[in-house]
Amino acid sequence: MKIPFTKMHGIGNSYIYINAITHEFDASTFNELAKDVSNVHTGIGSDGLIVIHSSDAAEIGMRIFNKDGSEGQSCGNGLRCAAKYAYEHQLVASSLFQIETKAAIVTVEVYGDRACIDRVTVNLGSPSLNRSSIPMIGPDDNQVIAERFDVASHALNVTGLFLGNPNALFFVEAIEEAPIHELGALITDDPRFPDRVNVGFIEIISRNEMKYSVWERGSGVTEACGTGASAAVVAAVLNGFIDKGTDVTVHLSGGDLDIQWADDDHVWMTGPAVTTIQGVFYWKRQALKE
Ligand SMILES: N[C@@H](CCC[C@H](N)C(=O)O)C(=O)O
Repeated sequence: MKIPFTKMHGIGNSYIYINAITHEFDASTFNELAKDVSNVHTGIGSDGLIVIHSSDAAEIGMRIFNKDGSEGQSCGNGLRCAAKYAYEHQLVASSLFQIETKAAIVTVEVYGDRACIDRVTVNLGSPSLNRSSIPMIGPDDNQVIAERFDVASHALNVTGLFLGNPNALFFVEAIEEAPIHELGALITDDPRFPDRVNVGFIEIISRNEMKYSVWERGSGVTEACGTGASAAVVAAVLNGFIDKGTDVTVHLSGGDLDIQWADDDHVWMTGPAVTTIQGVFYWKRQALKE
């Protein structure tokens, strides 16, 4: 079966995008398709699969599947790329429009002319801060801010929150020393997080600049995670390192994002969106309905 695809990335966080508006897909194949396209040896190579689909609630909808086939609720870097794709392919009329995700309906704005969008802003909405909304198991339903978190032989402090996806955030002195490879897989699958969790490490540089590294739920280490970086800014405010309403530059392995947790409680993220490949994936299974 030949599946038309576009490969795009937001600061190195790459996904294979398929258009379920112009093609009718069998949705039961998406988990397996995500694993197969992501494989760098036998597929295309990516952090997962993003399906752009029609929506009754917004101009378009988007679903995100990780490298291991699991489905996430949102994707910050993917939203910027889906917005670019939708505008350039004339799936939407205006440069300001809404995208439905499993987590929320978010507003996006693309910048540039229709042939070449290079930057996109996403309003991710308000973070959910109570323990049950992460979700995380624990003694109460309070906010989880710098709470003692023992894992392996490490005594860490975790700040937890939901912003499009569940996030567990840890502050470190130097990002190069973050125990991401040692602890990423352990924390993402820790039973205290019943839906699993994205694991982020943050180094504060100043009151408007930070570094952030991530172990993504379902994909492992990636170059960047847009919802995770946005959650990291919220965590930095909750811990008193940054003031709410400040424009923050977040440095990730793949590049920079501009993020603000605004006074109206919405989190705004701006960054690039890039198309790298368009092609046809030859898949062993039937995915398109004929
Ligand atoms: N890379 C994404 C997040 C993708 C989903 C995540 N791994 C999850 O399952 O929660 C981003 O840019 O936000």
